[in-house]
Amino acid sequence: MTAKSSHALYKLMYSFVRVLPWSSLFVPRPPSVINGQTPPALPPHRLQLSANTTQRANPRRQRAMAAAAVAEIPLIDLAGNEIDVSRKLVAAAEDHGFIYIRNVGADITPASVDEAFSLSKMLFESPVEEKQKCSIQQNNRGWSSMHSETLDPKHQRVGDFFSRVHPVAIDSSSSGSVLRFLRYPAPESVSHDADDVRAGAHSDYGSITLLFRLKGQAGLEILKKDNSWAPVPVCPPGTDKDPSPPILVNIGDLLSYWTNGLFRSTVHRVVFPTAGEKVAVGESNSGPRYSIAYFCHPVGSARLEPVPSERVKNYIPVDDTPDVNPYAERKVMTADAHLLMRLKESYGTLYDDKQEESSQ
Ligand SMILES: O=C(O)CCC(=O)C(=O)O
Ligand SMILES: [Fe+2]
Repeated sequence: MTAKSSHALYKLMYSFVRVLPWSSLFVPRPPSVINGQTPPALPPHRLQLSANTTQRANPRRQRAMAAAAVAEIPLIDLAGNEIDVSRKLVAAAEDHGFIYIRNVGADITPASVDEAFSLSKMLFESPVEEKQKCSIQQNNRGWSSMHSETLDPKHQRVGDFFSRVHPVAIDSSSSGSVLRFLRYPAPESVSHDADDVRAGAHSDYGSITLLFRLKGQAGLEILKKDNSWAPVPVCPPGTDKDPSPPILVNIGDLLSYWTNGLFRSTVHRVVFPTAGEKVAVGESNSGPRYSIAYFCHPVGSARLEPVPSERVKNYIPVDDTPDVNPYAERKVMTADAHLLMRLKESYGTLYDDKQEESSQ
């Protein structure tokens, strides 16, 4: 990540902080900074995947609903008045858990995004023996082939239909932050069932995720509050003339913990094309699909408990979102413990040794 693009990332985080003053949770800082007060017990984390998970995540049941209108995710321009922008960001995090950040090329240039996609294609196209030399390790860095990750292990028949690279050269030594290059092979080139999805229904494990996609490439869907799936266009209205598609930011599990569920860690997935299924205008589901995600994590020892904020304290969920986080026990966890728990769910045996090591 260049200095300019990391500046843009911090600017985005700072905008959140204007409304909920807990900047220390976003950036890797020692836990003492965030634990100045006696921590309240961790109230149940309200993750959207938990309600009637079978109905929500089972692709067979969801196909009929997938032709719904596109997701109405707010588009925010960070260049606006700071207080105003912050309010909009918080409202979007609360209502949708997903936010489009307009990218007019000032901080993260179109050339740098293009360069990252070219690098990604070059990596995936290199001989398999080369990629195997840097296979994924327990530090969550390296390359992994298709089907090696299973984002929704309870419902998927086989692992996800993407391969991925987590480059090592990213500023993440003190946290779980990771840059991910993804490649989904062309649907016509892989044998799959009508029920299969390219990436299983899941919420993200970190604090926020920045997603970069390519114009015209459909596939991403989010689970809306009404329990139906909606496609997420790469270029929503109002961005057609921008030099780059907007950056899609989504709230991860940790921000949901820290806000006691005020911010939604929204479930999403990537689908195969289905006959008669609608995609956004100008988008197609055929051919290989590439995306780049930056998963932002705090320092590993950060505690996952609600931040001292009146707004968070006073928050009462209005919908029927259930109280159970399927991934967490009812105790205060650290960011590292949470990440390991989620990685173990997705990768099966890769983390078995770590479990044994830590129990000795
Ligand atoms: O490829 C995409 O559009 C989404 C990827 C994703 O959700 C993830 O890697 O967590
Ligand atoms: Fe994701």
